[in-house]
Amino acid sequence: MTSLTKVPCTIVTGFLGAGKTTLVRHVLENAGGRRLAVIVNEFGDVGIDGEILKSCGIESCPEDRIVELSNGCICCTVADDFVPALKRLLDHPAPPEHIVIETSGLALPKPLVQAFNWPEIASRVTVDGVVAVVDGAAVAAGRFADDPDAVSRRRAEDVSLDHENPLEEVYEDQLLCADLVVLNKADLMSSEERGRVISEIGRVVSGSVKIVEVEHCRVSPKVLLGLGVATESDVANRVSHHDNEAEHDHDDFESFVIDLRGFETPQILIQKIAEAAAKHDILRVKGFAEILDKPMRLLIQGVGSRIQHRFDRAWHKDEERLSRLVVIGQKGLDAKAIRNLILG
Ligand SMILES: Nc1nc2c(ncn2[C@@H]2O[C@H](COP(=O)(O)OP(=O)(O)OP(=O)(O)O)[C@@H](O)[C@H]2O)c(=O)[nH]1
Repeated sequence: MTSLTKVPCTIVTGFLGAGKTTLVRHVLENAGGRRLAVIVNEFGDVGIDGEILKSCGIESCPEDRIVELSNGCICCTVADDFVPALKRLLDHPAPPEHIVIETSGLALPKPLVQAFNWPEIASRVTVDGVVAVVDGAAVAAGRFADDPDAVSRRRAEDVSLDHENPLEEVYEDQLLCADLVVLNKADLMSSEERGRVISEIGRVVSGSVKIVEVEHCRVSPKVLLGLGVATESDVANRVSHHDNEAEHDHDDFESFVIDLRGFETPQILIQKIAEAAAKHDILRVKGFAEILDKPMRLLIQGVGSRIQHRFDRAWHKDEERLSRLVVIGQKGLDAKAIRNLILG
């Protein structure tokens, strides 16, 4: 049971581009007057998600209650970054009634849940629940398992969970820690794919974990918040691929930043990014770009080979028109070739 004196915290996990920021934004927009705060963490040095959340100017969550932690994955910087950030929010004169924590797409939720047992914060906060967002289209396309049947056959024979596919291990660790699964991007799946993906997820999570299927993470905060699980007291039961590692260092993945020049049209830039995504194994691209003669900044979002863009807000008068992209992939990504392709 959640103690009445503890501030409930919802941990939002999910692989790169699954829809975590979309979900947090939806929660903020539908908070129903509840005083919320957000801690948002990203892999890579540039905070795009915090910018996206701040740019929506939601009254229930002013900018000073959106805290960005972009100094590495939250699961590895718990002591240095996460705990102090949490304490600052709790010490605010009007402390939040509920805190939503968006972890990076490569973060493992378990170390974060464990941190809630630290004496420094244990009496003040509790994990209301871990919500795992799943990119249904990516699972259906087999991004996390080349052959899901072979993996489940192997698991039936060997409970150690090891399959040495870093993408799959991170994805599964996130599911294995979940109290609720949001199966997102329903619009990009056929009904046959939906059935297949739901049964694949069902093979990983325990039977008591509900799977909610949605588009654009449109799921009511009434469903997401108030689960009251106190996950930190159940952490021993959340199996992880990384249980036997002293430190998890994300060595399998890397990211780099491309500083862009202004482009004449969005299409010129998007085409180059699409070309780079088709030629290289890019997992995620995101950033903002200046389009010459346009007062608005262009938001670019790429997940695998699917690239989306929109003008999200006007550049502020006194703002430097920073135009750059963050590119994330598995180790070995050819940064030079990708940079040349996009800037060429
Ligand atoms: N077609 C479709 N696109 C979606 C849906 N949900 C989110 N997206 C898009 O997917 C992209 C990634 O969404 P985000 O919410 O930024 O994903 P994220 O999990 O926060 O990404 P990272 O923080 O980089 O791991 C964006 O371009 C979204 O607009 C959906 O249900 N359908």
